[in-house]
Amino acid sequence: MTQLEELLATWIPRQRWFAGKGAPIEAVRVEAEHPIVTGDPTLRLLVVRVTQPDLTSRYQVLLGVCPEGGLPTELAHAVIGVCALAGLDSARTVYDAAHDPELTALLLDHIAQGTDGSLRFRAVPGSVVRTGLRSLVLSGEQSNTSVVYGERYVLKIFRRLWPGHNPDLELNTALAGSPFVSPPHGWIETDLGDEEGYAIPTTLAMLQEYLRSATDGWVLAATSVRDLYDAPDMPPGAAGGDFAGEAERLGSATAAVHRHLARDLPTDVLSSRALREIAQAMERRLCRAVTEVPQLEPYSGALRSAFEAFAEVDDPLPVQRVHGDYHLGQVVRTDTGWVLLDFEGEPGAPIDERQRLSSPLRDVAGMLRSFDYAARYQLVGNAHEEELAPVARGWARHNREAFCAGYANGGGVDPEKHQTVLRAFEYDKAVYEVLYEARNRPTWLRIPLDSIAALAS
Ligand SMILES: Nc1ncnc2c1ncn2[C@@H]1O[C@H](COP(=O)(O)OP(=O)(O)O)[C@@H](O)[C@H]1O
Ligand SMILES: O=P(O)(O)O[C@H]1O[C@H](CO)[C@@H](O[C@H]2O[C@H](CO)[C@@H](O)[C@H](O)[C@H]2O)[C@H](O)[C@H]1O
Repeated sequence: MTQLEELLATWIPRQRWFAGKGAPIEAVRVEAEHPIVTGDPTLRLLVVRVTQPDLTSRYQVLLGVCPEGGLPTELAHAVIGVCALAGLDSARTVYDAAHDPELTALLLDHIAQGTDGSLRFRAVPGSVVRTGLRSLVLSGEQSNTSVVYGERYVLKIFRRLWPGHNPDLELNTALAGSPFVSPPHGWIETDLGDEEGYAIPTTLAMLQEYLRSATDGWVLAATSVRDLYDAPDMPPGAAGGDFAGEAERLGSATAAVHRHLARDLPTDVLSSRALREIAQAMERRLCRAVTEVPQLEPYSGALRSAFEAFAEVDDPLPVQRVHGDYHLGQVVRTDTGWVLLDFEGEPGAPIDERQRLSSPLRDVAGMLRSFDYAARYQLVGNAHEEELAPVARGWARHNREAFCAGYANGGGVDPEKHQTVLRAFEYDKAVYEVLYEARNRPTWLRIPLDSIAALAS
């Protein structure tokens, strides 16, 4: 490995967006290096291949390079290290350029101009992208890195790269004009080799309108839960900060987006054979999760029965493009209503898998899991856990009903009438969450484990 690759091998595993946590790194290779700006500092876009025992993945790193000691102190937190670089006679400080407003401003310039080369910068036709805006990296638990420009745009830099057009750009473009999404304004792409070596146009980043008046759905729901915990004897609907009205409107917004996607993009109806295959995939995911998180084992029988029941469902299952990783952190409440964000799907899955048609009930299940999370997470480490646990269940049930009613009234199927399908999707998502928490937030592992225990009892 070069000196830079050695540095990346220590820096990448410490990043929130690194998907291979828990396994050692065997090798790091800079697979492609695209110069964006030359001079001091220099901006390069790297595609970095990380090899681990059971996983090879590619990541995007925006690399700032400046003379050793030449980095302003406000960028100290973004430093990757000091190393020799080919073609340069002295050692350089390299850093995560997403944090450098001077360099990220140039990305916006390129998108506005529509630059061509090994990287392609594009503005959405008809969109006039404003430049000269100061940028700031959003802090938060994210799978990617989002840079906000002057509270006007947000540039989402996709960290884990899979060859193909990212569904976030694809679906936001299909939904453009809907009041329930934030309009896309541009993107950056390159060609990335697939397994057979074919060059596939691949989205590297997406520029979208920044919704400055927005409040995160997770924050709103968590506040409502906190209010109820302060008045544990009250029914959820009577306590201050009741979330049910919002949950119902969110259900309707979700149904409207699903209808829009079903109208403008391909749909299908699944055969019973396809249902069996989906159930088998759920079982495989369960097996993998049990191997990594043995605490899941006592519930594997109940989970398996739910997947088997799904495989036996007689009714045809309509499928279409869906959100794919739907939860309260993916929706924001603006002055005018709910807006859905992050149509990327599960960032750990290849693009063709994420583009596969699925039941919209999978998204419904994702959001219902999120209500359960919102209700439970403040129990972790809470001295009054025993007393508050039934309150949490009450909150989740109350808002679940409201969301499902909103979904049905908004033109979606009535989720309550498709219990077998819904339950299997909820279990499958909970199994995914068990792995996600074990790898990323071990102190939260008990949230999905406790809800699996409750669902399975
Ligand atoms: N267009 C936007 N307007 C306002 N806030 C946004 C916007 N896009 C993202 N955010 C904020 O950033 C967070 C993370 O964005 P998201 O697209 O979910 O990224 P990731 O895929 O990295 O999780 C969201 O939960 C939201 O709070
Ligand atoms: O980064 P993404 O938003 O694409 O999604 C990943 O991270 C989420 C956590 O931030 C994770 O969601 C899980 O935790 C949420 C609370 O933080 C909860 O509302 C969700 O229901 C729960 O699944 C998501 O699963 C993961 O893909």
